[in-house]
Amino acid sequence: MLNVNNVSFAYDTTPILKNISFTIKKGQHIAVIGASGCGKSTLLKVIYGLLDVDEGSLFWNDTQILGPAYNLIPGEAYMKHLSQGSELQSFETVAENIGQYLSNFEPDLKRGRVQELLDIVEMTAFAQTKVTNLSGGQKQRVALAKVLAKKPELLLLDEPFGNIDNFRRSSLRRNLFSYLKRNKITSITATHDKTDILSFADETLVIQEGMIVANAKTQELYLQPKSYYVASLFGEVNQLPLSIFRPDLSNETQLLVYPHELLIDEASAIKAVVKKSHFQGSHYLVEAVWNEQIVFLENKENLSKNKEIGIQISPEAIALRT
Ligand SMILES: Nc1ncnc2c1ncn2[C@@H]1O[C@H](COP(=O)(O)OP(=O)(O)OP(=O)(O)O)[C@@H](O)[C@H]1O
Repeated sequence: MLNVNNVSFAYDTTPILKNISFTIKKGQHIAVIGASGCGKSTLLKVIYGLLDVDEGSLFWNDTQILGPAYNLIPGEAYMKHLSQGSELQSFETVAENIGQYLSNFEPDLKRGRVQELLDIVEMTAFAQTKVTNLSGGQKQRVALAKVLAKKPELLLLDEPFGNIDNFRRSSLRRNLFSYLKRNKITSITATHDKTDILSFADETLVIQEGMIVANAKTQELYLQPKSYYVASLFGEVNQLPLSIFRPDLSNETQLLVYPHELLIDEASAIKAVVKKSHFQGSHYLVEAVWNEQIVFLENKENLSKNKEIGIQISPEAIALRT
């Protein structure tokens, strides 16, 4: 179990992490999300022991995690950290890199393990290629295999699929997280990608300006976001007064509504004017103006500029948010 107790950290005088506390159970997958610069990477570095905290403490089971003031070489064997700049030996092959820290005493065992890791990151075809000849995304996949090689107990992933194309990303993500679940490896993933969050994180921590502003089961967080900031990390979101949909409940409540939860209903008295329809593949994201406010909704067809539409909220969304 990871225990983070009241941790605060500053690189200089500006506080970056403020009173951060949370726990993670063995085998759980946690996503850390938040606006750029909110402190996600810093939090992972603190957990890995790359930085000395100003206040608070961190424990992995009964072992305290200490920074460079106490440990000259950061990172214990039970923990691995993957970041964009993770190191690879450029002039060695992919297989040599992945097997670098594996024991040479049992060559067959080592070969089998390297093969398993090559499969997980879908790099078998490149086993004998020198790392220097790989693309950025391929290097990232090798770095991922390398941190998995010795089965860490705790894996810290900083934007792990950052420069991997969409085509590979989905299968790699599925391979990786099912491998981690099978092997009960705990993971913390700092990410901007809503698919990383929604499909693979058991729980999600939301950071805003160095503070945890939400910590909940991922589905709960998405379906019942506590603030506009939280909802907006999953994509476009509308903030609309409940009273326009339910005049009978004439209170001041503001509803957070995702675009797919708004419906076009010509009978509705809530009229908006289309500004633009953005093609998204399976649908259009329609940008419209209601009461001088931009609202986003989804629609199967392209709607022309200046068309007047009636909008309504889906019954599921109203049930969830009221
Ligand atoms: N080595 C450093 N020295 C001083 N300030 C730093 C250092 N590294 C990061 N910062 C600052 O700390 C803050 C948090 O940075 P961090 O990289 O943790 O954010 P992040 O949430 O991971 O951002 P992003 O999503 O853009 O990667 C930022 O304001 C950043 O400028």
